[in-house]
Amino acid sequence: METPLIQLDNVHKYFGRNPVLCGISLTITEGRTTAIIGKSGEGKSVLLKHIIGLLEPDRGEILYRGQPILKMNRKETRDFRSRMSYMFQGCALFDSMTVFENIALPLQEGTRLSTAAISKKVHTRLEQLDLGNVGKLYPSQISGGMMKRVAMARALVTDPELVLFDEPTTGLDPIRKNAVHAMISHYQKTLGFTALVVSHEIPDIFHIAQEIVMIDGGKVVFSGSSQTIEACSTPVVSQFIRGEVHSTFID
Ligand SMILES: Nc1ncnc2c1ncn2[C@@H]1O[C@H](COP(=O)(O)OP(=O)(O)OP(=O)(O)O)[C@@H](O)[C@H]1O
Repeated sequence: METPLIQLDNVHKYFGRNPVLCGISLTITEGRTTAIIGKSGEGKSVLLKHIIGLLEPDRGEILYRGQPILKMNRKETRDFRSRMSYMFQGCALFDSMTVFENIALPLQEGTRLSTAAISKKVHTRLEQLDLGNVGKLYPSQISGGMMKRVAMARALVTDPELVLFDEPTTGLDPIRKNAVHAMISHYQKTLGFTALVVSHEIPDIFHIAQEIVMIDGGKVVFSGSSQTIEACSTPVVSQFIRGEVHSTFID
């Protein structure tokens, strides 16, 4: 059965007089990969920040398993936050820490596990992500592709229920980009987490996400499967996914 993990219900957000989210309603289904697409500056990262709890809506609600997150008590909020993790655009690894220490950090900060238990979990993730022999190195000593894998290992080390990826392939060459997509798809299936990916990689992202949500003008203009978006005839959607430039720009 398809269970809604996260729901946004009529979410509005203004920055000063600038409306960014204008009544966003969407559902993130448990165990699936959902991609959020849309032009630059349309509010995709702002939307992620609402789910993480870094921003609060001016109007509307965000629900986790049917429960409004802003009405949770402190313990419920802590539990909810501990079930999710994120992989940021630039990896956000700490240069002064080794790969091992970077991956261990969420367990040291967010759990009461013993040093031995943390070490075991970190080693498991290092092996799973083919990073077995780089644990002692620093981020500056490894390649960009490896850094992405380290960021992924860190995002997955807490066994999260929901993983948010904000443009995980930015700045990667086509081979590394495919590798990161394959990695997300593989671990989403084998570890069973729910993935939410903000991406500009069209059409590649359609191959790993089962659900696509497109935002334009602060609203959801498409929500459906990756097969249906490619057949969508709504001009704003079809032009965007084909990268068509409006004739006034060509002139
Ligand atoms: N803290 C903030 N204060 C004021 N305005 C903000 C803030 N955060 C985001 N914005 C504005 O909200 C709009 C949406 O920004 P956001 O970063 O969500 O876009 P995006 O769709 O993720 O873009 P991109 O694809 O380029 O990453 C932009 O106009 C941005 O300037």
